[in-house]
Amino acid sequence: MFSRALKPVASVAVQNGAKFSTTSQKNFKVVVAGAAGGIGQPLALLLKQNPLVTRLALYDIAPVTPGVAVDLSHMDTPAQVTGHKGPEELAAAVECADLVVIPAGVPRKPGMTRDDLFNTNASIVRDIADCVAKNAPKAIMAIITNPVNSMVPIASEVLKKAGVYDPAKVLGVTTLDVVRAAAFIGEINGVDPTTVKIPVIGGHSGVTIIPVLSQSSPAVKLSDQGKIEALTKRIQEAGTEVVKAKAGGGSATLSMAYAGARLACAVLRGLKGESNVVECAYVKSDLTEASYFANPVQLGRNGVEKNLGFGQLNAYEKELLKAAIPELLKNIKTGENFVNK
Ligand SMILES: NC(=O)c1ccc[n+]([C@@H]2O[C@H](COP(=O)([O-])OP(=O)(O)OC[C@H]3O[C@@H](n4cnc5c(N)ncnc54)[C@H](O)[C@@H]3O)[C@@H](O)[C@H]2O)c1
Ligand SMILES: O=C(O)C[C@H](O)C(=O)O
Repeated sequence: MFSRALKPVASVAVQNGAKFSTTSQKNFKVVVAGAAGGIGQPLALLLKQNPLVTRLALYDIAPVTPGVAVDLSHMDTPAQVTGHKGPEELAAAVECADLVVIPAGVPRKPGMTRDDLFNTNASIVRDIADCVAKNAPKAIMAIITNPVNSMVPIASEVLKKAGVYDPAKVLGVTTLDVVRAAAFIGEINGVDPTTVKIPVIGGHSGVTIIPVLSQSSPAVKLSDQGKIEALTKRIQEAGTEVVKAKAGGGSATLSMAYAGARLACAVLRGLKGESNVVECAYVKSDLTEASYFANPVQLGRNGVEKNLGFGQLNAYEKELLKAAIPELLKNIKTGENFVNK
């Protein structure tokens, strides 16, 4: 995945006193907030291997955080790793950041919805966003913490209050829905899933997850509408499938780290000036009644450069969209009210 980002332009990074040649055109600082967790640790591991990342700041409230940083710093890749534990070290972690990826917060247990996480996670995301607003107002924020549909409005309202809001720079991470859809279609079609292109639009919970199967390339090899609907349901409920399988041990972490690293890499490739970098993300939007909506966006030097919309939907997908909008409106309002009331 990262090899596509390689450009033979040398720069130099220093780690533990040693000089390393890197192949990236620009040096980027990436912060993982929630770096000691189930997603945070493997995400940091993947980011440490990305040649576009020259500084990797790991922030968490967990005591193990500095140790995770020391552990990763022994990898022979150029990124300099720093560990930051507790709120008093958050400002130093985010200072000069280009990208802050946020998986901080609690995950689901069986029987819970993502909305059940709101009460705990809302203040975590608010406080991190507030610190980013004050210490790295130009950084892009990629929010993994659930419920994503409400967390992106929370971060956006915090940035607005601080007078530094740029809608191009706040993304909800829905990449895992795309990754799952491609994995399942690859299995059905008997093809390499990395060759499957499939937009997943709407948001990131239950009915708001809308896989646009009619736009899959290659076309999904399912002729029967019942099977299309079953596949749609499986993609919508894939997070719950993992939560049930982990039986109280949390939700998706490894596949999420993979998906988060893919999104982070796309953001950095955009910042670097690469053209035609496209991923789905949950962003400020005027495509529907919902003021935030996920669909393919083009990433560039300033974050979201262009919203690519979601093209033609078939009759079934239009029904899915109709069902998603009231839920999205409710989730967005909950997030906005949390900051403003
Ligand atoms: N967007 C997605 O597709 C997606 C996929 C999977 C999980 N998630 C969400 O990601 C979040 C994290 O999941 P996980 O499995 O990594 O959970 P986890 O409990 O394993 O890790 C969460 C980490 O956040 C840290 N944390 C808690 N409060 C913090 C704070 N105030 N500041 C900084 N760090 C703090 C914890 O110490 C912990 O290390 C959950 O909300 C989960 O629902 C989203
Ligand atoms: O399902 C969850 O709670 C975690 C995440 O949103 C997922 O889709 O795996």
